[in-house]
Amino acid sequence: MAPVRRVAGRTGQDGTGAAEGNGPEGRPVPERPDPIPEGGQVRARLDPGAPGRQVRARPDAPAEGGQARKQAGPAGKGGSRRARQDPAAEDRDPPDERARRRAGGPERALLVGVAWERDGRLSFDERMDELKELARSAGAQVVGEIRQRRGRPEPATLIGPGKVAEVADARRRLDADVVIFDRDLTPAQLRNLERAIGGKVIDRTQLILDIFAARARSREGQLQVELAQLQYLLPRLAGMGEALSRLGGGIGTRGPGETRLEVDRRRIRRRIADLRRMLAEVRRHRSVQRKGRQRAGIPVVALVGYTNAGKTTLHAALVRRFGVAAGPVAQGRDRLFDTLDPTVRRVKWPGVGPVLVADTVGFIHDLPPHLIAAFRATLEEVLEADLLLHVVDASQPRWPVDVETVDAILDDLGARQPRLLVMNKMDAVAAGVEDAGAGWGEGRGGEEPGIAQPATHAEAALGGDSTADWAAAGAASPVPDGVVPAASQGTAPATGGGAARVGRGVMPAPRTGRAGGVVRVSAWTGQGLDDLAAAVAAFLQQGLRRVTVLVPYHRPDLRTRIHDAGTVEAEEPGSDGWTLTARLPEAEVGRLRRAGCRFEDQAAPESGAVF
Ligand SMILES: Nc1nc2c(ncn2[C@@H]2O[C@H](COP(=O)(O)OP(=O)(O)OP(=O)(O)O)[C@@H](O)[C@H]2O)c(=O)[nH]1
Ligand SMILES: [Mg+2]
Repeated sequence: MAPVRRVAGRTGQDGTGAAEGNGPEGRPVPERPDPIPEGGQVRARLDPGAPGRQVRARPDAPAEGGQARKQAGPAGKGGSRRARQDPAAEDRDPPDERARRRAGGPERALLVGVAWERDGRLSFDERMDELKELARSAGAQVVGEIRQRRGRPEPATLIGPGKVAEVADARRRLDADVVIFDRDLTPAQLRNLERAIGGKVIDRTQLILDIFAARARSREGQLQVELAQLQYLLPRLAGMGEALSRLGGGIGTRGPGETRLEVDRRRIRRRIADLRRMLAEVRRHRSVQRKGRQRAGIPVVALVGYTNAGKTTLHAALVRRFGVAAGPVAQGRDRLFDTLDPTVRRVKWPGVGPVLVADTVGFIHDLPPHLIAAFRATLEEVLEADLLLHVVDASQPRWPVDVETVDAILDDLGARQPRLLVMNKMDAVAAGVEDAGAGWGEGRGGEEPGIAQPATHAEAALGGDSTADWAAAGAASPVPDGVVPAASQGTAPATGGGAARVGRGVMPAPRTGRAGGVVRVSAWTGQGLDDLAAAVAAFLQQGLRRVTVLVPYHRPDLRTRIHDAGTVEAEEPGSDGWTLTARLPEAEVGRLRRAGCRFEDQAAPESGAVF
């Protein structure tokens, strides 16, 4: 068995247990508590006998559904409700924990990671780092971490019995409120572990559901999260036994001979059906909106990508630069799943005209299938876009794995559009990795996957001038500058020469090349945005008609309309009216013709330059 990292008695720099010294009462002293973006408790839990399973109450929910929801999902903001709702919890919890919870302090989380012999493409460190980020994003303070490498899972407890005892001991020593497992737990494992560890245990899916519940702002987002929570809960009801009694809803709710579990299941199924109906309504509404957009011929560009890649920051940068209407733009934040509800903004794209740019929810590896299913309505924005900008955090050495993860999810969703890979955060990419993405899609280069060396923010900071001229220093930069063209979808790109050399290692390229090209940008500094604009324009112009049209002087409205609907390349006043040369959506050309405009030298649609 591989060496196992010991849980130390003190919170280290990175927020995990890392050092020996305990505080005055034998409790660990955090040197630097993890920043808590929104203080609060990790709300997810499935043990119905214990508190904290309620999702945020919504006034519009029907009584029964509300009850099921309260029992079924993560709790609302702040954990004080927990103590109020379950007096038994007060007895179980040590006094200092209760005091902290009442004070609204962050929940203290102990992380448990398990690596199997044959595992996914992320390293153990990467998995655990991501779990730590998830916990932090849920508002918890990570106080320790325990790892185990095993050949296979222990059926009853996932980890071995000795390890369970170690976790139980660490939980007590570190005074952790919650133990978070990196793997999904079966209901039986959850129950056994809670019993053995003596405290709240949740798994990764619950943690992600919890973050989603906290972030959902729109009604649609809330419905989707609740649906995902109930779908997660339903198969876990069996085995929870009498503890679930509160789901039954009390006297008068049970049919003759019906067990409590059956009642619970029935209620949850009914609520799931209700939620599906409501979401179908949302979907219908969206599709009406979409049809309107399609009729108007406005192209849609959707930003997709791994969580925290910088989609929202790039969205804001694009809206700032090309936006037509003033208004608040969401800013990105350094936490996972910051964006839940999609945001669509209209911009005037140079060389194209009006374009709708959509910011979307981020993806993550091992994304719970329920979440994908529940978020289908939201993701339809993605599925119907004309072009996907696949944003990736190029400052992370593991970016190729993230690209593959996102590509696989998009494929599963049935997204068929061309994808332009946008290597973001190039300002934070260290010297020697400026060509990140240059060899993207060429097939695996290194013998060992994932050996690209870290190009961390710290390295970048130390690197001095390392990032200043990355755009200029980039590898093959055909037109437009900084865009690496690739072959058509589903094939390897045309750029030559093996895997990209990155830093001290070989940057492994993702398995397949599904991008329409690669652009390197920094959403922060704005570098590369012009290249991105040109690459997107080159693609979208393929759907535009280049026309020369005569607009009579007595129809200034049509002239304004051409300016609004497309890009005007030239305009000349003549004896009868204005002659405009413009690129316009096909639908707009038809409309103008019907309105009485005269067209000259109608060119065939142009083929794109870089795609
Ligand atoms: N150094 C650097 N940081 C960036 C850049 N773009 C975004 N970030 C930071 O990366 C973090 C995540 O940015 P977001 O825009 O919220 O990322 P996102 O992809 O929208 O994340 P989710 O909504 O959680 O999926 C924030 O702290 C940003 O400030 C960039 O170009 N350079
Ligand atoms: Mg975002």
